[in-house]
Amino acid sequence: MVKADKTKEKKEKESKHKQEIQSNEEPDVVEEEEDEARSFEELGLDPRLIRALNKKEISIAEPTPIQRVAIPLILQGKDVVARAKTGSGKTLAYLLPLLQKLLSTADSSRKKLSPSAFILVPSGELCQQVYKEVSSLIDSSKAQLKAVQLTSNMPASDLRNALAGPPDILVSTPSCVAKSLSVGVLKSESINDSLEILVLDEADLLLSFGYEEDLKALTALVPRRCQCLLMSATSSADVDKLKKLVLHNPYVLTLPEVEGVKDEVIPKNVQQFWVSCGDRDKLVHVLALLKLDLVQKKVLIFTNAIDMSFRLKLFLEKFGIKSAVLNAELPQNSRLHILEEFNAGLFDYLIATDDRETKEKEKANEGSLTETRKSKKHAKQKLDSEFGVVRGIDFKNVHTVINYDMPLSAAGYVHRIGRTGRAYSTGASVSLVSPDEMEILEEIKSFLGDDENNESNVISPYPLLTKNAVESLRYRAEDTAKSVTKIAVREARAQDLRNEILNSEKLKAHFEVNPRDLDLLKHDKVLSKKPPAPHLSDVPDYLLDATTKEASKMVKLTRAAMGNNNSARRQGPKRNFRKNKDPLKSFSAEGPRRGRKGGMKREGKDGDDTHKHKKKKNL
Ligand SMILES: Nc1ncnc2c1ncn2[C@@H]1O[C@H](COP(=O)(O)OP(=O)(O)OP(=O)(O)O)[C@@H](O)[C@H]1O
Repeated sequence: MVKADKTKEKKEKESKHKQEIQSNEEPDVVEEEEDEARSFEELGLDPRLIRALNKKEISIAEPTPIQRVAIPLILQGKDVVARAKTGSGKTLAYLLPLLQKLLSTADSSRKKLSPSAFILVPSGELCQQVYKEVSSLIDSSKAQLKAVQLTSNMPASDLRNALAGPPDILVSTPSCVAKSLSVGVLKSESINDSLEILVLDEADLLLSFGYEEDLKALTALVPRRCQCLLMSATSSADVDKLKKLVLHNPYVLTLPEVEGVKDEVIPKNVQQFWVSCGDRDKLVHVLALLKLDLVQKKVLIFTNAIDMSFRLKLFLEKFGIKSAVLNAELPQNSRLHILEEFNAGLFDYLIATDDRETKEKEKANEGSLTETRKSKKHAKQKLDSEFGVVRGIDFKNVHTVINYDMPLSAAGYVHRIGRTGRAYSTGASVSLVSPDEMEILEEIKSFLGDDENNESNVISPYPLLTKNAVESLRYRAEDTAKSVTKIAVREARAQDLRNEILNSEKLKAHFEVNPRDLDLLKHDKVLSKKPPAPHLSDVPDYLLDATTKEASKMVKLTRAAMGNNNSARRQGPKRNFRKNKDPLKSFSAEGPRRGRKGGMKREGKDGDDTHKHKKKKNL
């Protein structure tokens, strides 16, 4: 068995080797070096940048596959389209060579009137994330470069101040660049004169976020000599459209993994599961997963509507489970702070509303009733159109993603699941699927190429959640669910918004001075008016059957072995975690299985979530 696995692994390795570079449109053949263990030095990266990578909180020692391929091409000045899985390190794949190129021209005496590099991303959250990454690289490498971020909520005076100088690198959204052009703080002629590198990150999302017109206006100003890079996690008609719009005869890099098998889009180190349950039963199912410790923390739960996320939060609170909510209604400072706290491990459960697709669908159906239109207009005004928590955000140490509601498309699923299993860490997803959502589950399965030969694309029934476990909590859950009324949900939502608006200004002022002071405002405060009944906090022993006890014991053991104690400043995983301790790989509610469909036979390569210094083939 072990030998067979090794042979398979070797074959995969060889075939990946051959396929790693696919230059579909570029006539030149790109030869990959034989030694695929090429280091950053061997890729030609500037020692200052390598030192900056070493200085990171989690030191980065070796390039990921997409970085190995993309960095040399970008350094050579090629236009590149890079498609690689979520969490595969695409950001550094373009940032490192971009910085290196700017470092080499930084001393040039030519006075520029506009930034040399534009990095455009679809959401405010991503803008902040990329800006932080680029700023930390600049600081650690002591490079004489300046980066700024522009967001749509900045007044024209702040935009002007930020662009004074000008900075070398601008990180922003397309609509904010359009705004800067329209208020005259960016000038068409200076862009045309100064722009050397244009990056469109999360390119598969830029058009769906409604930026097409803004991008068209900008690309008309991009000079022919400008190097253009396009990064995406999935391929789509939108990516093709953008490719045609901005790139000139680019190198197209994709990282398929196994010859003859449909491209993998979900990282191999993420195990995907589903649970069949009626809509009304979803609360009790999620309660069983969390309360009985049947999934590993931290947990990111997706809903499709803001009200649903508050209903879930209030419901869980009654059982002593504290969570925070994240949605487009909240002020941007609060959203960024919630993400920071969650990433730092200040709370374990985050309920994020991913309603972009629902909104898009609604928009497509718009026009039927004036009344409906009015109310939708009202709703849209309140929500931040640049909110995109699902897309591209680098969540740290999320071990489980739960789809409380199923996404409306396969691409939406890929992006949600991609919030776990980042870089070399392991993760799992559990989708709660109602009969109405079976169709989308099938669509997702066929998109992923769910078949016996392609382990990483299989979505299996979740083995750790048994019927008994659910039934043991049903009475309490149904009784409690009744107390979470529509009015309670509405009040909690309004209260949360009020709190966060008040917090938002405080946050802004405070974090400018104390960027690391995360404890100041916790976002997982209890919103229920009545305090939770004490007897609901504990699940009495007699309610649990032996199988569930065993399963939850194993999940806890695994967490302890992985060093995932979710303390505010996690020191990283313990190194001796063994693969066979992962209950998803070794546990069966129905006894040992032979086939792999039950989800027990999938063997991710990662025994732990250590991701430094360790060379892994698949991301
Ligand atoms: N060479 C590396 N070694 C170890 N970790 C890395 C390496 N490169 C990047 N990472 C880490 O991997 C994580 C994911 O990287 P990144 O956010 O760039 O992924 P991505 O491919 O852009 O994902 P998505 O498509 O979801 O946006 C980050 O925490 C990053 O610091």
